[in-house]
Amino acid sequence: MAEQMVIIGNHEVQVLLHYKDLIPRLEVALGKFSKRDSAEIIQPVRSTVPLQRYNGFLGLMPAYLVHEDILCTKMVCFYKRDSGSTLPSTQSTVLLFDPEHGNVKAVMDGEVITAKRTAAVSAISAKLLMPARAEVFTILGAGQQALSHYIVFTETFSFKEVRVWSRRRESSERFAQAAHGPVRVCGSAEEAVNGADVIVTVTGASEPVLFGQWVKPGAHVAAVGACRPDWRELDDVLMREAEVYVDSREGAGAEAGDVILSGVQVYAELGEVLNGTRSAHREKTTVFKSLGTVSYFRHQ
Ligand SMILES: NC(=O)C1=CN([C@@H]2O[C@H](COP(=O)(O)OP(=O)(O)OC[C@H]3O[C@@H](n4cnc5c(N)ncnc54)[C@H](O)[C@@H]3O)[C@@H](O)[C@H]2O)C=CC1
Ligand SMILES: O=C(O)C1=NCCCC1
Repeated sequence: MAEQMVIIGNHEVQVLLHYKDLIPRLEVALGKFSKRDSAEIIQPVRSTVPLQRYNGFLGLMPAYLVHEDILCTKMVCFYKRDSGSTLPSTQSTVLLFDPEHGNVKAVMDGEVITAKRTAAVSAISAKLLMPARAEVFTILGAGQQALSHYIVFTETFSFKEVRVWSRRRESSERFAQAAHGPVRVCGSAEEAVNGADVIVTVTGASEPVLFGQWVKPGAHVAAVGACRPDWRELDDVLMREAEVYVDSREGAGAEAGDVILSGVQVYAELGEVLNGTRSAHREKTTVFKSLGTVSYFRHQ
């Protein structure tokens, strides 16, 4: 008889999911993914259903880890929200299946999973690609991802200064209060980025908010928003000056406006760097374009 299905809510995920476990697991998963061995991982590019009436999309993200026998699907709705909207911009659920019988074993709230997984992968990109003595960390955007990125980056690295900019100053100030650590609230994106060694873009923008002429040579940028082929967070100057890393080459070719519209070549997947088949050039200006592919994890 099939096991009873369990429902794992947000609070429980928050208690169970820790960056110290998540980061090494995601490094292994990214490496396996980049081997493109269907005997190890099957994870097609996400299918996306437009929700035109609501300015949003439903993304379906199935994955099967063959050896671990983990079959799961994340379903994520994400929206372009007007400034001042109080509706959530991302909502997701993760289903875990019994791969043999096909029944659902667990339904998990995806909010914390999405916040932590995405930030953990950006932290992996920074570990591999940020300059050797990174002192200034800037976050553009002040929402949910901004907070999870703040937490994992300040836990993992030692910065001398953390800065935030958002299109609404009140959001940046709210963020700075929630951050439980010193954060400089900046009046413009340019001010926030000036001299920064590590920059995370976590905005809902569909036009560039980060411009190459502002970015210090050798800085590392983790670009997390703009997950549609016609959306941008970064301008062409930055994309062309930087060496570009992604989570999935196929995903970037299908969904990353910053890659597609700038016409740049992707240099490597993070998994290729982790596997040692491509080098990490931390002395160069680097961009990691995140789209959110690998979403599986077994709690021990
Ligand atoms: N790459 C990935 O794996 C993932 C990407 N995302 C994307 O990351 C971005 C941030 O997500 P959340 O923090 O959950 O969203 P959120 O709605 O909580 O925060 C978005 C922030 O961006 C700002 N913003 C919105 N439009 C802007 C614009 N035109 N210019 C400048 N700032 C703008 C908002 O004021 C807010 O501070 C979204 O684009 C979301 O789709 C979210 C989850 C995973
Ligand atoms: O959870 C993910 O993965 C997402 N990717 C793209 C935009 C929203 C969420």
